[in-house]
Amino acid sequence: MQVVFLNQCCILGYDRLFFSLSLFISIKFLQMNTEVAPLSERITPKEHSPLVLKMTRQKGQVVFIWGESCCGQKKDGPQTAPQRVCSEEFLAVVRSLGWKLSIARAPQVFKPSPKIVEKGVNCYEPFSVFATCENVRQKVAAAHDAGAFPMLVGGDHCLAMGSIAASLERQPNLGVIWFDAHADINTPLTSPSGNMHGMPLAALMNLRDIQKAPGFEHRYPILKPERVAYIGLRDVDDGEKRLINEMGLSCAFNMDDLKRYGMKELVKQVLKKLCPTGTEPIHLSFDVDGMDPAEAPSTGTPVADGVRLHEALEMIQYIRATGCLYSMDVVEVNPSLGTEEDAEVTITNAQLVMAHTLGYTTTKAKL
Ligand SMILES: NC(=[NH2+])NCCC[C@H](N)C(=O)O
Repeated sequence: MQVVFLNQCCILGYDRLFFSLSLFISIKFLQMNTEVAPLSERITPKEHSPLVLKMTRQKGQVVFIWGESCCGQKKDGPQTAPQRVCSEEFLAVVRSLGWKLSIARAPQVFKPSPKIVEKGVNCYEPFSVFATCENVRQKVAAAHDAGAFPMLVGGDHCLAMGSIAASLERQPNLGVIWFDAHADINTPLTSPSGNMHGMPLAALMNLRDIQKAPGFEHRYPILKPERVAYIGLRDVDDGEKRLINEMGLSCAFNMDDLKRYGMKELVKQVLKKLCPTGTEPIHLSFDVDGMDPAEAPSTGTPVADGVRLHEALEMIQYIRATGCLYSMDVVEVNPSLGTEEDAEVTITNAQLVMAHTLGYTTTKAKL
């Protein structure tokens, strides 16, 4: 099977790149109160490390899969995010980085779910979630089949079931980096909310109790616990803590770890675990609530004291530099929450994360 990794090599006219990026930066980025390098240092020459070149394919195609869903939780709004995140201005930046791009819409499917009568089973809209994730799975699969890099733009985090399932079907050894304030490994028996955006890892690992969710009898290829790493955790439910221990999810870094060791060391540990030979494919599931609410205020379940934007971008650069990124999600932007300014900040930062993944660099990141 052909393996297509995220292309690292940007062969571009730097004048053009500089122009459009500095436009983008000056309009959007500089409005924000974040630690970014001065303009003159933002655009660095492309990296020529042997590792990067080894993994490099032809300059590629990226497909933005619009996961227009909100059914994984109960707040209206995340379904409107893809269109705002993939603004014309943002798409122009992506093109200027040398990518060919296309958009594949994966609209939410509403499917009435059976009433759950079993005591202790808490699960909201499972039929809609499954059908919507199936839509996403097909779109991500089509992007892989076309040799493109699939970037899912959510929508809520339940959609990762679809995107990761599609990547796992092609790469059974896929490693998943779960960047999130939450562990998202609840089952209908442990979930405090019943929201399935808190359950995607349980579904992907096919934990026994996930089958209490109607429609979730095992359907996905299985993600092995040792192929998962967390970064950013700080709001983990008791049932999830138990599951993390039982499943032996040892690569789980919380905010204390980040403060103690720094992002560089955390990513080093994560890559040592998931990508030990420098060739294993990686999926990055980026929930904007992994970032601090100051950086991503418009999100459904914000948690204080999170990862700062510059740390998140540092993480992205290290992951990108492996040349092993195979697919990605950017989820949980909800433009309907907070003020319009909150929505703008959240959208801009999601765009920054995506632009960095696609080769835009602000710093020199070397592990
Ligand atoms: N992807 C997310 N934002 N997840 C939030 C989950 C919150 C909580 N642990 C729950 O299961 O309800």
